[in-house]
Amino acid sequence: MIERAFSPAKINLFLYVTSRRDDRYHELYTLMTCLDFGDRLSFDYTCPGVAVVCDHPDVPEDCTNLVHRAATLFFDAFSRIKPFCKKKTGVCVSIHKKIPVGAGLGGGSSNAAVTLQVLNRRFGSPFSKQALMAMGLKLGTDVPFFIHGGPALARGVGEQLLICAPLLPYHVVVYFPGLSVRTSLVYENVNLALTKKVKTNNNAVLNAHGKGQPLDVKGLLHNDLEPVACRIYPALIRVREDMAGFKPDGLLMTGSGSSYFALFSDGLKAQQAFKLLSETTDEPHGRVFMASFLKGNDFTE
Ligand SMILES: C[C@](O)(CO)[C@H](O)COP(=O)(O)OP(=O)(O)OC[C@H]1O[C@@H](n2ccc(N)nc2=O)[C@H](O)[C@@H]1O
Ligand SMILES: Nc1ncnc2c1ncn2[C@@H]1O[C@H](COP(=O)(O)OP(=O)(O)OP(=O)(O)O)[C@@H](O)[C@H]1O
Repeated sequence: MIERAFSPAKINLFLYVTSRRDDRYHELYTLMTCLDFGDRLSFDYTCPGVAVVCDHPDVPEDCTNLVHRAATLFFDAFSRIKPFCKKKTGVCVSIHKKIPVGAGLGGGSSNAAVTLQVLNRRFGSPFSKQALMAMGLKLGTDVPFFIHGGPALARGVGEQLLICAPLLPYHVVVYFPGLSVRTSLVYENVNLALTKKVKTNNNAVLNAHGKGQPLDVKGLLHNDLEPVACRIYPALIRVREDMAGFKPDGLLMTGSGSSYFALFSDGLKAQQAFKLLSETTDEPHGRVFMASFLKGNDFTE
C-alpha cells in the first residue's frame, strides 16, 4: 500500500535575530506560514528497513537525507516504547521535489516533519504532537513549526511555537534565483548590534489576536538575515530590485535566503509579475511560482 502526502514550503514573514546562544545557535522571533506549494511524498511500507529516493540531483538519497533521518529516529523511538510490537518497521519514501533546495523555503525540514507525522499515524499515533516536535527539533530548527502548523510565531531557536491569528490573504509570488545559500554561514555573519528590535511587530500580532481579526502582514515584513545574506551573496541585491519593479504590496527574502517573495492583494498584478519573472529569468536553475498562505498541518492526501 502506498500512502501519499503533501509537504509544503514555508516563508518567514518577519524574522528578528534576538541573541546568540553559547552553542552558537541564534534565538529568533519569527512569524512563519506554510504555502500551498510544495513537494509530494509517497510512503511504501512493503520495504525492509528505511530507504529514500528523490528526483532532485542536489538531494542526497543516503542516510543524510532528512526524511531518512526522520524515519530512522521515529522507528528507533517506536521500538523503545513498543519493544514487542510485531508490526514491520520499514518504509521507502519517494520525494517528488518541487521546492527549490537551499532556498530558505524549508524543503528538507518540511519533508522530515511530514515523515514523522505520517509514520506516527501509520503506527497508531504512539507519540503526542509535543513529542513529535521534540523529535523534529533534533533534525532541524524549522521542523517543529511544520508539525505545529501555521501561521505560527516561533521563539527560541524555533522550538517555542504560538498559534497566530489567521493572516489576511495575499497572492504570493516566490522567486528562487538559482543560488543555494549556506544557512550556517549567514547566521555566523549576523552582527547582533545591527539587528532590529521586535516590539512593534509583537504589538501588531497581539492586537490582531486579541481582537480576533486577521493579521495584515504587509507592514510587518522584516528579515534581519536579509542584509547579511546580501553582503555574502551580492547577486541577491539585484533580485530584490527586479521584484520591487512590480510594485508589490510587500517584498522580503525568506529565511536565510536565497528566495524572495512578493505579496500582492491584486491577483492580476501577481499574475503579471509571475509571467514576466518567468520569461526573464536567465539563470538556468532559477524558479518562479505563485502560491497562497496555507492553514493547518494535516497534509495527508
Ligand atoms: C533560517 C530559518 O529557516 C528560519 O526559519 C531557520 O532558522 C534555519 O533552519 P534550517 O535551515 O533548518 O537550519 P538548521 O539545519 O536548523 O541549522 C543550520 C545551521 O544554521 C545555524 N542556525 C540555525 C538556526 C538558528 N536558530 N540559529 C543558527 O545559528 C547553525 O549554524 C546551524 O548549524
Ligand atoms: N529531504 C530533503 N529535501 C531537501 N534537502 C535535503 C533533504 N535532505 C537533506 N537535504 C539537504 O539539506 C540542505 C538544505 O536543503 P533545504 O532545501 O531544506 O534548505 P532550505 O530550504 O534553505 O532550509 P531552510 O529554509 O530551513 O533554511 C541541502 O544541502 C540538501 O542537500
